Amino acid sequence: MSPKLLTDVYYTLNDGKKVPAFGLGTYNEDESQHHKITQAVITAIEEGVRHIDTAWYYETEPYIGKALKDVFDRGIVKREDLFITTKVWPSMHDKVEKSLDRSLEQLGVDYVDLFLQHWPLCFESGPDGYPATPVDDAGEIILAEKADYLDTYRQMEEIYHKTSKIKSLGVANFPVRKLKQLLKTCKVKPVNNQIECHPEFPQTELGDFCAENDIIVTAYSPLGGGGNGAPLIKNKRAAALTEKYKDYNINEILYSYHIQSGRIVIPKSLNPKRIQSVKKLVPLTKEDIEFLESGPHKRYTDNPWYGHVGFGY
Ligand SMILES: NC(=O)C1=CN([C@@H]2O[C@H](COP(=O)(O)OP(=O)(O)OC[C@H]3O[C@@H](n4cnc5c(N)ncnc54)[C@H](O)[C@@H]3O)[C@@H](O)[C@H]2O)C=CC1
Ligand SMILES: O=C1O[C@H](CO)[C@@H](O)[C@@H]1O
Repeated sequence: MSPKLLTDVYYTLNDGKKVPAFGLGTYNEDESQHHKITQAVITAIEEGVRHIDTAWYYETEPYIGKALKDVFDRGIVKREDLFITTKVWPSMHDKVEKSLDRSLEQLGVDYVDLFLQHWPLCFESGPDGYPATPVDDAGEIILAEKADYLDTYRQMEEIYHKTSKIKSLGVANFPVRKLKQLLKTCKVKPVNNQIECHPEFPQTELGDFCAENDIIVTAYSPLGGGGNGAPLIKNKRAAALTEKYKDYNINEILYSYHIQSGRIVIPKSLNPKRIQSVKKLVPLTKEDIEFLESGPHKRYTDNPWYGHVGFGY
């Protein structure tokens, strides 16, 4: 019997829509590499990946749009076969539809499957949302002091109700306290919270809160982040499991860890050979998952606005 694939697994969101558990991330801080995203997305879709994660902030949407045009023109997939996520950045907190419209235009699609509020924050910025990360002379992020992050979600709800541009709504980087505030005020419950998550930062408390509220977690930076040198690739426990599961590679172990725990996972790769080599869902046991999580825990990602998020609540 052939092994189950990472791309075989789908979940049902709290609004009844289906989401593929395995997606391709497309954030790359090195702009000179952005052109490689087109081939990465084409290869991923040819290999069966049906979920693509992007954001207004990433500036990668035009390259994804080129890939989508290619796979649609060649009849590899239809729009409805794909699950496309994009996000609204805090510098666009008061221009949500403008943000979404740019994403749709650059992606070359009429709707996104999932629209996320990227952070529970609002940045003070110019009319087009630039600078995207406004900082003062001391390097401190400039917040839009009078703005309320809950208003961003309200605008998302309005677009969701009045147009056909969004299938599902969600958030990213929301700690428990911010989620509780949102759940008190929202009319459309978020289906998803996208957060840093991997065996060295399992975020169990936040994950449990999301599960209690029927919000699926998406694990971002599942290798600890490309900009950080993908530290999870050197994780000793994951390496030990490649000895136990000899037919599987370490990427498959680290991505299956999420899918076997009920999370979506969206690793990034620009390397077509690697995309082709990461296929199989590892039949990890509960004990394997506990073993993976048993080491010291730390958050790998960092940004100038992290002090304002309220992580830890
Ligand atoms: N909502 C949010 O705030 C955030 C969302 N994301 C999303 O999550 C996606 C994935 O996270 P990332 O931070 O991009 O990184 P990641 O943790 O997926 O690591 C990707 C990097 O790992 C390297 N890699 C993969 N396999 C390797 C191997 N076997 N040996 C050595 N290196 C290997 C690749 O070169 C790549 O640059 C992003 O692209 C983005 O779509 C990421 C960060 C924040
Ligand atoms: O999605 C995102 O990616 C970058 C890098 O981690 C981060 O700033 C943003 O939330």
